[in-house]
Parts: sequence; C-alpha cells; structure tokens
Amino acid sequence: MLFCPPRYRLHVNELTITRPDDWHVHLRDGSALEQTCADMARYFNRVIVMPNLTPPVVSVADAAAYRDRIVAAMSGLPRQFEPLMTLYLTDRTDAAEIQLAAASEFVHAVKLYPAGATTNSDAGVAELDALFPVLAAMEEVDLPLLIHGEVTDHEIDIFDREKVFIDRHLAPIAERFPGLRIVLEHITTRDAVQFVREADSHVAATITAHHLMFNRNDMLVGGIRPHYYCLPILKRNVHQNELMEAATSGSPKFFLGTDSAPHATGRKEADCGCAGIYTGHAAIEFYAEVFEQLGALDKLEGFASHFGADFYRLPRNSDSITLRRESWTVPQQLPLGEDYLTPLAAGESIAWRVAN
Ligand SMILES: NC(=O)N[C@@H](CC(=O)O)C(=O)O
Ligand SMILES: [Zn+2]
Ligand SMILES: [Zn+2]
Repeated sequence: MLFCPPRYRLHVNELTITRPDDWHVHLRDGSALEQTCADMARYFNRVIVMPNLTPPVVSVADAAAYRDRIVAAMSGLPRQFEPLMTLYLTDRTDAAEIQLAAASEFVHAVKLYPAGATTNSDAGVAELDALFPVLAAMEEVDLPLLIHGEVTDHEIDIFDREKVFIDRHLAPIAERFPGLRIVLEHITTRDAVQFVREADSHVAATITAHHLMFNRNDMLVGGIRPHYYCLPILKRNVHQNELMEAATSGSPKFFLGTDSAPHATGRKEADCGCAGIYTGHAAIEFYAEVFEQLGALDKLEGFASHFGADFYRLPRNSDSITLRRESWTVPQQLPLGEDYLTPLAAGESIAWRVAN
C-alpha cells in the first residue's frame, strides 16, 4: 500500500496521545448525521464542519440551525464532540456577515469553494477578485479562510488544478492579505507542500489519511475503483511521498483533516460517480497505520492533536486517547440515513483500534 520504506520501526503495541481533533469533515444533514456524528464522537473532541449542504450554510443563522441539528443527533451518544461551524463563501457574502460570524461563539472559519470545483459547490465563488472586501473583513476580524484549492477551468487538466490554483489565486491572496489566516485544505501535491512550507505562519494545510495512503495507481491500475475517487483527485506517488514527508515532519503547518465525505454506495458505483471518501469510521486508525509504516508514530500526536488547535488559537485538548494494536475488520457497509455507504477499506483489516 505504501511506497516509502520505513525509516525505522517502533514496535509499540499501545500509543497514548492527546485527544485529537478533525479540522475538516463533512457530516451532511438529516438522518445521515446519525452515522457521521457517531463516528466523529468516538474520540475527536472538536471537528470543523464543512458547510457544503444543499442549500449551503451561508449565514450565521444557518450555521446556528445546522449546529443545533448536529447537537441533537449526538444526544444519545456516550460522548459528544464540539462542532466548530464554518460559513460557505458565495458571491453574495458581505462584510457584515463576517463580523457577525466573528462575534459568534461557534463560527470558526469561512470556506471558499471555487464554483463547480467539488461536491455541492455550485453556489461557490465565480469571481475571486470581487470578494476582496470580504477577505479584508476576515483579515480584520481574524477569521480563518479555508480553501478548496482547485481551479475549474475546462482546459486545465484535473491533475494540475491544485497547482494552477496556488499560482493564480492562492499566492496573490496570501500576498495581498498577509494577516489573513489561510488553510489550504486536503493538499495533494508537492507544489502545495512547498507553498505552505515557504509561506509564513498564517498559512497552513490539512492532509487527509487517504492522500497519505494512496496514489492514482491505487485508483486506476487493474480496474477503476470508485471508492478511491475524491477531489482533489489522488496524484502520482511522488506527490504522495511529499505529503508523507510533510505530515511526519513535525512542522506545525500540517495537521489532520480527514475530509471524510460520505456518499451512498449507489451514487459512487455509478456512471458518473460522486467525489468523496468515507474515513470517519477509522480516521485516527488510518493515520496511525501510515505514521507507523513511515516509522514516525512519535510524530502522530503533534499532527493529530496539537498543531490544528494551535493554528485555530484554541486550547489543546487536556485529555488523551489510547490506540492499541488490535486487528479488526472494517464492515462492508455502514448506514447513511435510509441508504448505506461503503467505508474506506471495507472488508479489510486495520491494525490499530482506539481503546474505549
Ligand atoms: N473531497 C471530496 O471529494 N468531496 C467532498 C467535497 C470536498 O471536500 O471537496 C464532499 O463533500 O463530498
Ligand atoms: Zn474540498
Ligand atoms: Zn471536504
């Protein structure tokens, strides 16, 4: 599965780390919340909730109502996480809404989707320049901007869309708004790693487990695997290696964001399958497997539990979780409301398990 030989192997059977947070997740809505919230609540303390519902979460009032639905969905669970809400930036977002968001206790960031870039992004931004007054307001009130960093131009190859976004849009935005905190979400390329590394401390990135575990060969060689299809799309192994290096480097600029994104199995195994991979059922376990194979289990805690909180200027969690080496088999399917989804690694065994 992984390309890099391990630097060294730590043979531990138990690992206790500060309780982690997930800085990028799709919980969806309605009856889907039962599964997505239960999975997140198992051990995450805080999760950054993506706003790409239909219709999207565009106002503080929308975010408050969505938050209530999430909290209600967690009421019967043995433990709960804190949903950190985000607003979906549109061509109609104004500075007044940004000020309301900053004044609220529960909106922690604003998400930029270029129009048409990914699942449920039709309402996204068409003209970035027109949004500069809004970005200025965010810089002013210190509200982070989260970015799905891909251009959508028809003539730009899908494998180049992240790099072109960085060159055309991200670099100019970071330069024009030096005080704006920016998270480049779910990075997939060497170019993104380099950009984030070289930027100042206002710029960070989330890295998913699946972009660490797989490259485009895993999706395309020997047959096409729709459950590995997500956006940004899996890249070449050289990019995967760069992500592994960044995630295990100990740099506080790179932290955990699962981008766990459920779709009903029938909508992925289709003529025109949806983008999104579900990892919420085994998120920290997947990361632990990758970090272990890279001989970097000692770097997991910073990546999963410290750096994101530091970037969002929230306290690090004060309690911990314990991962045990205990093999278990991922179910073939999980409920998604009245439908079902196919989780990543369905039917396969996973080496780590979080102790209750
Ligand atoms: N990552 C994905 O492939 N899909 C996400 C949207 C996103 O994060 O871009 C989704 O909402 O399904
Ligand atoms: Zn995205
Ligand atoms: Zn996402």
